[in-house]
Amino acid sequence: MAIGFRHQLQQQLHKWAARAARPFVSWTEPWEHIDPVSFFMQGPACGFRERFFWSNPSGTTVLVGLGSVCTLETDNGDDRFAEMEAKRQEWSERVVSYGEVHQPPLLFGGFSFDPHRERTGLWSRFPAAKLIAPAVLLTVRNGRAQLTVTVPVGGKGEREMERVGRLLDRASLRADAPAALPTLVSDVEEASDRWLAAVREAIGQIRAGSLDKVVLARARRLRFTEPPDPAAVLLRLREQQPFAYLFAFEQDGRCLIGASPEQLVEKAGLTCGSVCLAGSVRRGATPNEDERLGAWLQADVKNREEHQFVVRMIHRLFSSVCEAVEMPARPQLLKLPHIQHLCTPVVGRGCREPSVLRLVELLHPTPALGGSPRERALAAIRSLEPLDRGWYAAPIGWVNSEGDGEWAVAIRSALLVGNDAVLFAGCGIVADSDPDSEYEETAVKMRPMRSALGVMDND
Ligand SMILES: C=C(O[C@H]1C=CC=C(C(=O)O)[C@@H]1O)C(=O)O
Repeated sequence: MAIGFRHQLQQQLHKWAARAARPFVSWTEPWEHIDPVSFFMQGPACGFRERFFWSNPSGTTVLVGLGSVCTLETDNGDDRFAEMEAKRQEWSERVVSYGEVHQPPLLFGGFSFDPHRERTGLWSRFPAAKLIAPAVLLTVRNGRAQLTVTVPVGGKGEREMERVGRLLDRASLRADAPAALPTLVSDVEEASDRWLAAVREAIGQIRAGSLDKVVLARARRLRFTEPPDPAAVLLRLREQQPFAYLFAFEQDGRCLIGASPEQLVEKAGLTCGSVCLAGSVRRGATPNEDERLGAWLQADVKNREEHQFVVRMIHRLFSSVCEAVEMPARPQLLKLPHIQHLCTPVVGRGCREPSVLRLVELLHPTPALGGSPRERALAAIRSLEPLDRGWYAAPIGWVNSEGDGEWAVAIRSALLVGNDAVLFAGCGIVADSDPDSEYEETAVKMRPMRSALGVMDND
């Protein structure tokens, strides 16, 4: 199959080189089923420096992108969404698609949480916005796999094909197992006292009336004997965190990886959706305790208030761009392995926005990640939070040439850099928050990543 595919693609390349109508050609064929994580693993050995992994909570859409034939990026903090949308449209006009299966060209990537916050070395290579057109894309929808190869027309395309050829040969072998997870050497948090002081300060500001809610995050650095292999981490996340978006975005050995329960937005034609997630409590040790904690969460005034800020904002925004908006009257419970959340799914019909990137712009950051009112919460985060969030808590996902796509928020995540994994977690602070309980809540939110990295906590 790989040989036939390669041959057809090469012929197509020559045809297009002769016509030179568009600078990129993309070819999609049905593909034999391969474990997406195994496919992801082949990237570095074939010389691809960029890797992207995406799986939606139901596992009905899995995307694995390797390499980059075109990278769109900006550090223009003020207009980054509009600029990326313009670049996306331009890109769509530059590529022509062929093959047995219709696959609109797709870009994957992310945005930083706050482009106006100074970037530290930790997040170098993660600009205010970045979208990548992968050289090879494995798509598995409802269990059916297809492969898309995109190459530049002309001599560069021939060279790119060499790399793609190596991948196609290797991908059919599927022999490798991911490296075992390395041993933990140290587990350090530099600013936990400062974080608690920031929470106290935020509560004071909220009680004084200068804002209603702010989400404050903290980070913890785990050091290992060797670099953790993102594929090994993905395999564990897939096993341990069903019902989450699994994501990994890697470039030049730095990988943002996680299992996020929170959809920011999706758009398919005229329908769009988002999930409001805010308000949390741990899982119970027994079914009875778990049910009691869930019932408490649904009735708790502080958590309901924290949740309603998100619901009101998303409902208002969807109402401004859709013909009709649907959502349940009361928040539901989303039960994850370590934590349960108040959850309200929102659906918009007759969406007037042509691109999901515009919806990302309108929604980011929701009060589940920033606070309320938005600008004051962002100012409070800038002045109080002792860390550079980078892409943590920010939009991560994909968009295609038709403007459709799906985006999650990059929470329950870690940045893998060399032998280190930097873990992030935040929580919504409102007037009645208690700093120690909020600290404990962020510890619970870090557990999925700790466990995926093989770090066993006793509690
Ligand atoms: C900011 C995070 O979680 C958000 C999402 C769900 C519930 C949240 C909460 O209850 O505070 C947070 O708003 C995080 O996990 O880092």
